[in-house]
Amino acid sequence: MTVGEYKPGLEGIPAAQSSISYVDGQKGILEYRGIRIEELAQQSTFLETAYLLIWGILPTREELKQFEDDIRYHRRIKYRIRDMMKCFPETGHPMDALQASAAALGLFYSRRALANPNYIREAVVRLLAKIPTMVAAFQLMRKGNDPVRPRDDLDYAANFLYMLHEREPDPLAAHIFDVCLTLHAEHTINASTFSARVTASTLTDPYAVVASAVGTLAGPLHGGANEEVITMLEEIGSVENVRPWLDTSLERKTKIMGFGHRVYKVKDPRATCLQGLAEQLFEKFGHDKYYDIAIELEKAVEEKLGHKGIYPNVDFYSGLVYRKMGIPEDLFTPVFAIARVAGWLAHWKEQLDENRIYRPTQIYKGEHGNPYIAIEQR
Ligand SMILES: CC(=O)SCCNC(=O)CCNC(=O)[C@H](O)C(C)(C)COP(=O)(O)OP(=O)(O)OC[C@H]1O[C@@H](n2cnc3c(N)ncnc32)[C@H](O)[C@@H]1OP(=O)(O)O
Ligand SMILES: O=C([O-])CC(=O)C(=O)O
Repeated sequence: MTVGEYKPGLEGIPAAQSSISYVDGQKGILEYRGIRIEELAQQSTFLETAYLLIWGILPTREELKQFEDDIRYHRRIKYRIRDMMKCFPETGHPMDALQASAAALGLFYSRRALANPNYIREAVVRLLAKIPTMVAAFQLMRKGNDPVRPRDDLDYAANFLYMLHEREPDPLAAHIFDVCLTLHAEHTINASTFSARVTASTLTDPYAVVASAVGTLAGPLHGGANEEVITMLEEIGSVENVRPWLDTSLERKTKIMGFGHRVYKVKDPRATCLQGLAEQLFEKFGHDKYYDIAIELEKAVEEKLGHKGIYPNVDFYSGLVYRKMGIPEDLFTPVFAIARVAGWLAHWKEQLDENRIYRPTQIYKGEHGNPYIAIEQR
């Protein structure tokens, strides 16, 4: 076997063949199953988009209704999962709580039925249904409250906001939240999706697949950046401080959170959509001074780093949207995960369709033939 050239971060190395989504990083184009993201954001819903991603076609009215009904039916979590989550430290990060809870679902469902199409459908429905309930339940339990039961009369997005805030959400906020989920649902072979595919390739269960992907999404270079962006805007503090702050950060070679992307060399199309959604929310619910700082930062980063292709990514404006909806900062990444479960499951299914275990090679840089030194001689 010949060993190819080593590329740190596997840059430019194809790691899968996929028909789920497509990115043109020079033109700023993102498509799910060939449909532009802007069109889906305007015309679809998150669950319809999830169906499209996972099964590869837009559902008929009846198929969509059945899918939505099945998910509504499975929203509740088992009391044993809830009790397990109650034991998590309230100071723990909600992404860690989500990773542990997603993995725990695997304790309850058989992992030996991958060849059965019903098993796949049931796992898809269960994960899409239960992940939001688990995120909301942890949020309430860490405040010392009991989780609220999902409400069958509310749709997917509205029900999540209801479970989180214990009150029915404003219809505009619920609609915008649903659009955010669509925008975050899938993005080719990013780090967490790669992680999902590697895990899937061992033929383990889908709960383990989602748990590994959640763990990967959590890092600040990936989904975790959306939380870091708000911390950064708070640290900058004022529009006047943007340029001095940026100069200092660049001198220190600190990465500016919410900027830069392995694939996009222009502004991420999702960032443009999210910025528009933030403006709609500000119009109805009042302005956020951090938005002015964000706008100024985008301008300043473009001036300094635009030549390197560093522009806002999906994580830059999403936090401002979620903040306006009253979502706590450390839930921004779990909310990203709620959406991305759709993409992970689409890749899980695609991986199973033509599976070969992931097992790349390495270039060994260590020594050979070393003697073992007895402990008393070291
Ligand atoms: C959902 C998502 O995962 S979107 C990404 C979320 N992550 C972030 O927002 C964190 C900040 N961004 C980054 O760290 C990076 O841009 C990543 C991780 C997204 C992409 O990383 P890579 O493709 O490996 O790019 P890499 O880190 O090699 O950067 C290439 C060049 O751009 C610079 N650069 C990249 N991103 C940034 C940034 N955010 N701020 C300042 N400089 C940056 C690097 O310093 C490097 O410069 P150099 O060539 O002069 O050394
Ligand atoms: O594609 C990537 O590397 C990261 C990203 O934007 C995403 O996962 O949405």
